[in-house]
Amino acid sequence: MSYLSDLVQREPAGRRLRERLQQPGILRLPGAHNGLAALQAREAGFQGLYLSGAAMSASMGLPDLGIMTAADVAFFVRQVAGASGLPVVVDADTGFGEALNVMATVAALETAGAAAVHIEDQILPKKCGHLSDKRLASPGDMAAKVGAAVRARRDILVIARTDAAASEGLEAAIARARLYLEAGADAIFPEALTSAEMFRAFADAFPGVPLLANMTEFGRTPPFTAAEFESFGYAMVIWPVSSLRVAAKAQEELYAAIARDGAATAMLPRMQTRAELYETIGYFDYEALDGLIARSTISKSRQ
Ligand SMILES: C[C@](O)(C(=O)O)[C@H](CC(=O)O)C(=O)O
Ligand SMILES: [Mg+2]
Repeated sequence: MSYLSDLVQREPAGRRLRERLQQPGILRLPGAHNGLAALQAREAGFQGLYLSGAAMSASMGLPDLGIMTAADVAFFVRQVAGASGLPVVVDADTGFGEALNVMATVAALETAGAAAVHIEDQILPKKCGHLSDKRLASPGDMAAKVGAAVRARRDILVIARTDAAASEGLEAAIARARLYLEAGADAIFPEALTSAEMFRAFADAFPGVPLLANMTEFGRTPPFTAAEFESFGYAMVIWPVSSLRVAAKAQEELYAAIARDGAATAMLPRMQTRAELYETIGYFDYEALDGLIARSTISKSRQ
């Protein structure tokens, strides 16, 4: 399956994600911070992907404070969803504004190919959910944004993220999530829960509601496996920034090597070869497709 054939997806991404969520088993969504990473994740067998605000902004050389725009995010969605053809859950931060901005964001990201977006109840400048001193929108203001998101969507799922557990406690986070579900959210993302007990207690409050767990590294959530999150009652799990972190570390080592040696030779064993890269991006499939189109156009023009 190449990028070009994936562009002609029969069924909208949101519908494909809904169908997958009906099936048993937790949906594992590794972060893919660009089209190439998306192709590699698909090759490894994943059925869906996550597009992280932290990884997109870091790729742009920016901190994750809500500085990027919906148009920036749409650029990433087009490559990740377009290249992989997989349903992509997309981090839309705070929706980049209030009700009307949220509507425009949801419409733009759905058009770009997203299967789901999540919107969080922080105010700007927003922070990584695993940091301290996050400032929250009022539950009513956030519910209004969720309602706006739902009005603007065609098939895309609207996931409401609550960052309230850290500052207001688990019960308040549960109360907020109930309100967001009443406003039309399809799924809930309880952010920065810190123990198995918390994950279970949150899930017990929402039987039948798809819940998303965030397994970010170096955060407040201790390391759990996908199977553990499934046993806690979660339908989706993300590893949001892992691909970016690994790539960033490798890049750091590459630049140090070139600066030190005046050559990249020491890093050759760590590199994907030209052949491997072309295989990943389907280089020769594109060339073959181009040749096929040229031949069929010529033969038609001779008829
Ligand atoms: C999930 C998240 O929103 C993201 O942008 O990937 C971040 C991840 C992180 O910073 O580790 C988050 O706020 O948890
Ligand atoms: Mg984020």
